[in-house]
Amino acid sequence: MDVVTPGDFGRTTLPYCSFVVPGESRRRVGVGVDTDVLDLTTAAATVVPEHADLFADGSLDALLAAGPETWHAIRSALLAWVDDAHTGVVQHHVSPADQVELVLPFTVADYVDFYASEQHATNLGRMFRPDGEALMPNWKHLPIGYHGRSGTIVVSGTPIHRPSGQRRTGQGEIVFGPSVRLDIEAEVGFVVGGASTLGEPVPLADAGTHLFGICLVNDWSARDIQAWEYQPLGPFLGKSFATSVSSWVVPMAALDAVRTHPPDRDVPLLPYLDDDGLEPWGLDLRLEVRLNGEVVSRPPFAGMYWTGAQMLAHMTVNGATVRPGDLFASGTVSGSERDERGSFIELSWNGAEPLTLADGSTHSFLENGDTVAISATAGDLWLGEVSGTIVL
Ligand SMILES: O=C(O)/C=C/C(=O)CC(=O)CC(=O)O
Ligand SMILES: [Ca+2]
Ligand SMILES: [Mg+2]
Repeated sequence: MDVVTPGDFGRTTLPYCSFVVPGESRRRVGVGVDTDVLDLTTAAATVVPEHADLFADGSLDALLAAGPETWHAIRSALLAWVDDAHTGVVQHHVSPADQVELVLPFTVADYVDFYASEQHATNLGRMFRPDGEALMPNWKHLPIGYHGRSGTIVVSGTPIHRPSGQRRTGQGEIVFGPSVRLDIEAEVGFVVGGASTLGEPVPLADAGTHLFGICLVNDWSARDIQAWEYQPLGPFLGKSFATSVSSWVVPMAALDAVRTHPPDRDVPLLPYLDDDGLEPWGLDLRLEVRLNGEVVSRPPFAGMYWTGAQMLAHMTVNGATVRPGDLFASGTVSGSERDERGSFIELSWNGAEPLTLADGSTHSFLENGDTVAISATAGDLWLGEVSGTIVL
């Protein structure tokens, strides 16, 4: 088992963030180096002078728009700088990451959430639709998704207000009030860069020109609101109240060593989704879910049935565009073991089998004051964390 120090990115991952120095209002683009952050908004004139303007506004927006050649040029320059750093002239642009305020790193354009874990889809199908087949007949033919609400995506650390809404009680009464079945969904988000052209699908083979990087996502879900409202159009107010993302975006290029083949597909795929023989887009990542500091689950990402490249190909196959800042999430990551499930509705089996923590307390859905943190590692790489605390 690899030993990873939380918060330590090492020197080759080079994730991006946006941050504010305490007492200032100006945003800056940061790069994570070990446990430090390099202020790229000021250091770019020295490290990547020909691209310095991309970091002027303190967000990743211009970088995302710039496209893959620029991403690679900047990453190469950063890797070279890190190699002979700590004596260099940019050393005074580095500060400990825990001494700055991390803010939402890019302007989220469109937000889509998929449903790519077979274990999660099977578990949810059993609980939401006990009288039918667990997996819908379309599930293995296309990556199922829904359009979410980009305006309520919040950065890690933002308090999460318990949503109110309609729900149907066990007695069949329709009532209104704060959700009593508030849950998480541990997911990986794909951050899109570069624009595609209206009417031109992005084929699987071109995924690398648009997949800039990944972040971690918690798709907070009010299961009681969701269960009552979702048929026939899908998730709506039960999920739109807030979605948390990690402060750091890990470039795809940092994950080359953990690219892996997705599981064998049980049914033949249409050509636009058939990735047989193409470079693999599965990612061997391990998520970790902590409730109030205690690990409750370690969902494995490598087992996801659909890859980010397939989600992108599917999202654009009708000619719809993607644009810089689009975010699409994998869907809840769940493995086959109980302690690999990525939501509390699964971990507690709809409340029937509450979790017992080390202090003897039992938990099914979230209480006010609960803090959930989802982190991820890839081998010996730390990939960041997304956390949030429930408030009334
Ligand atoms: O099966 C359903 O009706 C609903 C499932 C979800 O809530 C899951 C969802 O948001 C997609 C995912 O995260 O996998
Ligand atoms: Ca979700
Ligand atoms: Mg959400």
